[in-house]
Amino acid sequence: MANVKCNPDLVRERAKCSFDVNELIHLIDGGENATKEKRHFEETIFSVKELQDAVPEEYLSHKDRYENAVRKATILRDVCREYMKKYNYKPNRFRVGHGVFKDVSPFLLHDGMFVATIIGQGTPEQQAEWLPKAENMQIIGTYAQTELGHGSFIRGLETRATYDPKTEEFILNNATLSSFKWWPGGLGSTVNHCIVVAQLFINGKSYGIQPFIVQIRDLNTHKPLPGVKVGEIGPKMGFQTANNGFLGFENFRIPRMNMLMKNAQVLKDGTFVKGMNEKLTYGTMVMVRVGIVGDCSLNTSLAATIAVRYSAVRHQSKIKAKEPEVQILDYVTQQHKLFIAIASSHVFRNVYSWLSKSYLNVMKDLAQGKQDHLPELHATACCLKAVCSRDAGSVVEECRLACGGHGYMTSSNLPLVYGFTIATVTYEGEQTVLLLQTARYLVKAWLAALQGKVLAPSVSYLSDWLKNDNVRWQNTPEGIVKGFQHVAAGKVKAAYDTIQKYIKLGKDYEDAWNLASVQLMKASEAHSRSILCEVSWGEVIRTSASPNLLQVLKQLAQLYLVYWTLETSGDFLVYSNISKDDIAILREKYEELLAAIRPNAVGLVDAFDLRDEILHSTLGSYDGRVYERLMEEALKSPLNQESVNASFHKYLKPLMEKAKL
Ligand SMILES: CCCCCCCC/C=C\CCCCCCCCCCCCCCCC(=O)SCCNC(=O)CCNC(=O)[C@H](O)C(C)(C)COP(=O)(O)OP(=O)(O)OC[C@H]1O[C@@H](n2cnc3c(N)ncnc32)[C@H](O)[C@@H]1OP(=O)(O)O
Ligand SMILES: Cc1cc2nc3c(=O)[nH]c(=O)nc-3n(C[C@H](O)[C@H](O)[C@H](O)COP(=O)(O)OP(=O)(O)OC[C@H]3O[C@@H](n4cnc5c(N)ncnc54)[C@H](O)[C@@H]3O)c2cc1C
Repeated sequence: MANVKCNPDLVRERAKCSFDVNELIHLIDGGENATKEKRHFEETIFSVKELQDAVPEEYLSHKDRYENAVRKATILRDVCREYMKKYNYKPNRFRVGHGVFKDVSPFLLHDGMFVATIIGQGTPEQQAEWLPKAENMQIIGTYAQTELGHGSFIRGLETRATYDPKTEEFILNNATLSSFKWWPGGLGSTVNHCIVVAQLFINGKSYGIQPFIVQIRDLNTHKPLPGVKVGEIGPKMGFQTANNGFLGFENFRIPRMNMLMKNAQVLKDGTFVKGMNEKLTYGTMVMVRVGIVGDCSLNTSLAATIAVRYSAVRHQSKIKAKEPEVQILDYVTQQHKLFIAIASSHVFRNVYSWLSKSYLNVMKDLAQGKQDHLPELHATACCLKAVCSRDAGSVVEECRLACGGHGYMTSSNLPLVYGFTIATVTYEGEQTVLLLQTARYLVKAWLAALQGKVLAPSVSYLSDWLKNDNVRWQNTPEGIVKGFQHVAAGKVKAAYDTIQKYIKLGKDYEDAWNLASVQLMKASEAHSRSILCEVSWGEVIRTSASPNLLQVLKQLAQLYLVYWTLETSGDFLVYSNISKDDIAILREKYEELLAAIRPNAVGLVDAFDLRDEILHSTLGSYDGRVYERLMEEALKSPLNQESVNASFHKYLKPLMEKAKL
């Protein structure tokens, strides 16, 4: 990238960077070698001509766009397969996926959930049967859980799997319209298999929801098998190429061994054997929620790179009347909009890495029959997924708005990035629903703290606060982290007290819960913010890096802490010992941090190391040729391929002529 002829503003910005951009790239990637491998892989992918679109996707019809995405998905799969064989390297397909598809792959659910569920929910025999086929793409699958009538409340799913001991088969049925599966990615026209989550019935008795692996299309003709009704759900706000679909069964039979039985089992005679914990059936969702936190980091870095580079190139208005128009990046309001995006991406990455470790530890424990840490993992993954996805959506939109009119252009790629980022707020557990799951855990933890019990590490601050809620405020990063914990503890206590108040007024627990649920949701958000702050600050101070880089990383981490303290200063005034003077000091600190980060802004986004092919943006490319690219892309419009469009003779001219009469 270094030899590209760049916009002079970007050249100047890069020259004033105070740290070594390569050092940060290596740190993010996990080492110099990892960067080399990543770059070699990406170079290979993006030099495949067939993966490059001649016509921008946006001009294609819905059908052509889908077919083009499938074409590219198959080529990408082949190239990756060869690459893995040749270099014995497992590449990150999600990152290049943004470059290849712009939007999302029709195989997203195959990779993200179908294969993962076979691993997480299948017995060793079932894995031996299905996994090699799924990994080689001999079969292509998705995860079909959500129905027209139910997405959040999965105990309410209506698809039935009734066991027939005579034939040792399950009979799948969707008797009502609301029971039809609705949303699964790839289901529309791509997959031939799916994991179907259905209510198990044996001898007329319900045994709750279980996962089944089901072939729905013929492997040769791709026609739906008899008894299967399947199709695509149509255009959406984003995710256009994900090929989301619907599915219903009518007396469709599958062998007994197609129920994934790592947890619960159905024996030949119809005996139901319970698993260690029925919630383990929800395991794939926990894994994906963890992954979404990582995805939020990537999505945020895409938007930040585009908006910061554009803001360095764009000049508009003046700060001083007699001086030239300034780079819009020099407006402190612009820095306020953009630097939190850079900081958030680092925070999400650090927290993802921490959460992944917890996830892997709990998986190891579960393999040995220990489930003590499962509730804590579930609660933590729920609230972090909810808050990170919401933050990422807001940050991406703020970056788009920060690019003014050009941010509204599809060619900026910001509308598309927003489309797939904001979807993470809803899928894999709607945000409020997940926050309330965490609130259940917090309320239990609060009760345990009141009883003097030892709490799990992520909530131990509740006991500390009970012992001493009067800690003096300190304007240091550690002091701020403590402050976030005080806010969270104060909100948990207030929500708990509100439930108790309603119970005393004669409400039953469930109604009292619903009445207090706004407070519960806010308590859960505050808990999440305290984890984001504590973990990210902890990770940064443990980072080993050169003094220059460390200084910049600390500035970003502090910016995140101070930004969110100021954003939620009302909560701090209510629940901590912060004073108005402390807030004034923090405001000053915030302005200092924006000024300190300003010279490094372009270097920081360069360090996300996102190739132009991944960014897909007229505004965000490495060379900063913004206006040239906007014009080049505009000229690709089919309307610019002819000097007069047929509609003139057909409609406009007759209209004008009629007006003359
Ligand atoms: C990732 C691993 C780390 C390793 C590192 C890997 C490296 C990866 C590299 C790069 C990653 C970068 C990016 C990756 C991005 C991943 C992308 C993957 C692509 C995915 C695309 C996805 C598209 C979308 C797919 C979908 O949307 S699928 C459908 C999702 N649906 C939902 O989420 C439904 C939400 N609803 C629910 O989960 C449940 O209904 C409910 C809300 C939890 C309620 O359930 P239920 O009614 O049964 O429970 P309650 O009666 O309310 O009781 C609750 C009690 O149960 C406990 N509980 C609930 N759930 C769980 C659980 N999952 N685990 C444990 N315990 C659970 C709860 O705590 C309650 O306990 P109690 O004691 O209080 O009673
Ligand atoms: C782009 C995209 C891709 C998807 N891909 C898949 C897929 O591949 N496979 C799959 O199975 N599903 C998929 N889904 C479905 C997704 O998982 C669900 O849409 C999601 O879980 C939310 O459920 P819902 O649609 O039923 O929302 P609802 O639950 O109907 O939410 C509507 C409102 O009700 C509120 N609400 C609901 N329950 C409660 C409660 N208990 N307390 C308080 N408020 C509540 C919510 O907060 C929300 O405000 C996808 C969805 C999207 C958008």
